[in-house]
Amino acid sequence: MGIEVAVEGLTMSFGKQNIWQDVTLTLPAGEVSVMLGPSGTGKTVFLKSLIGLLKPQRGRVLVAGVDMVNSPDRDIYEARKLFGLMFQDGALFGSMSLFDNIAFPLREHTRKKESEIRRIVMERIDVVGLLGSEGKLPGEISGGMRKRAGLARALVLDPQIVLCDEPDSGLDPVRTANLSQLLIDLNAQIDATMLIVTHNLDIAATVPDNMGMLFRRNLVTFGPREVLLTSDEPVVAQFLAGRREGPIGMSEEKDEATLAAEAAVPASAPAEPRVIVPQLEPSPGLPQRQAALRRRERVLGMLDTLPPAARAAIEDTYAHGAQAPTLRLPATGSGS
Ligand SMILES: Nc1ncnc2c1ncn2[C@@H]1O[C@H](COP(=O)(O)OP(=O)(O)OP(=O)(O)O)[C@@H](O)[C@H]1O
Repeated sequence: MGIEVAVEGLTMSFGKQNIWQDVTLTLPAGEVSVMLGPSGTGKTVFLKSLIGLLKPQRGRVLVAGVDMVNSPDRDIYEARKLFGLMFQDGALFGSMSLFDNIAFPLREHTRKKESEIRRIVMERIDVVGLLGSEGKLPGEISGGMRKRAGLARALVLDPQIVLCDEPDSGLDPVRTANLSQLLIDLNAQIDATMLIVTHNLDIAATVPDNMGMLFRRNLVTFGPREVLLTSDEPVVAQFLAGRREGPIGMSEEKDEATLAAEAAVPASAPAEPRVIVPQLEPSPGLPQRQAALRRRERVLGMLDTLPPAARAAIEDTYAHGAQAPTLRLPATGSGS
C-alpha cells in the first residue's frame, strides 16, 4: 500500500518572490489526489518540494518518518526512492530506445541482473500498453505514447508515491481519456499514493479521490473531491467553468480595477449549472481499488466537518455506489 505524505506549513520563495505560503495538507495513503491551479501558481515547485529537490524556507514534508525539507541529505536521498516521477514532457533520453529509457532507473539505482531488469521493464511496458514498441526511439512514437513510457519509467522502482506533472499536456481529448483510465487502473494494481498536477478538467472531474487548488500564493482548498467540485469560491467556480470572468486573469491575478469593472457588467453568458460526474472505476478484470474502500470509510467519518453541498454530494455518491447518477448543482458564481 502507498504511504501518506503529510505537508505542514510549507512556505516557498525564490529570493523576494513568494510562491506559496503555509501550505498544509495530507495525501492519504494509496489515494489519488489532483492539484489544480492557474499557470505559474507553483504546482511544479510544490511537486519538487515534496521530493526534496527544492528547499522551502519553512515547514515540513513527512514521508515514512523522513522530513523531505529538513532531514540530512542522505535520508532524503533514500526516501526519494519511494517516489516515482512522471515529468511534463516525459523527459526521455532521445537516443535511447523505450526499453533502455524505462530500464534506466533500475540500472542506475539497483544491482539487479539484466534478466531481472528485462522482466520488470516488460511488465511495466505491458501495464501502460506499449508492448511491441519497446525497441523504438522516443522520436518515433506519438506524444501520448511518450507520456505512457514516462509513466512506465516512473513505475520501475515500485514506487509507493507517484507524482505526475501535467500528464495530459499536449494530448488530444481521446488520449487524455485513455490516460485518465490508465491512472485509475494503475492505482487499482499498485495501490500507490498518487498526486497529479493538471489543468485538465476532465482528469480533475473523473480521476481523483481528493482535490486541491493553489491560487494567489495560498492553498485555496484541499480535501475530498466533492468539496472542491461543489465549492462556490469564485476562483474555483471560474476555473471549473473555464470562464474568462473571475479572479483569474492572463497574468494569473487580475488587479482590483479590472475585477471591479467586470463586476459592473453582466457576465458574457450565464453560468452553466455545474455537474459532478462519477469517478472512474478500474477497467473490467482489474481488482477493485483498495484506496476507494479506505476512502469511503475516511470520508464518511469526516462528513460532519464538510460544507453541506459537499456532504450531500458524498452521501449521494455512496448511496448509489458506482452507478451514482450525474449530480447537478445550482450554478455558482455569476462571473462577477
Ligand atoms: N528554480 C527556480 N528559481 C526561481 N524561480 C523559479 C524556479 N522554479 C520555478 N520558479 C518560479 O516559480 C513560479 C511557479 O512556477 P511553477 O512552474 O511551479 O508553476 P506551475 O503552477 O507549475 O505553472 P504551469 O501550470 O504553467 O506549469 C514561476 O514564477 C517560476 O518562474
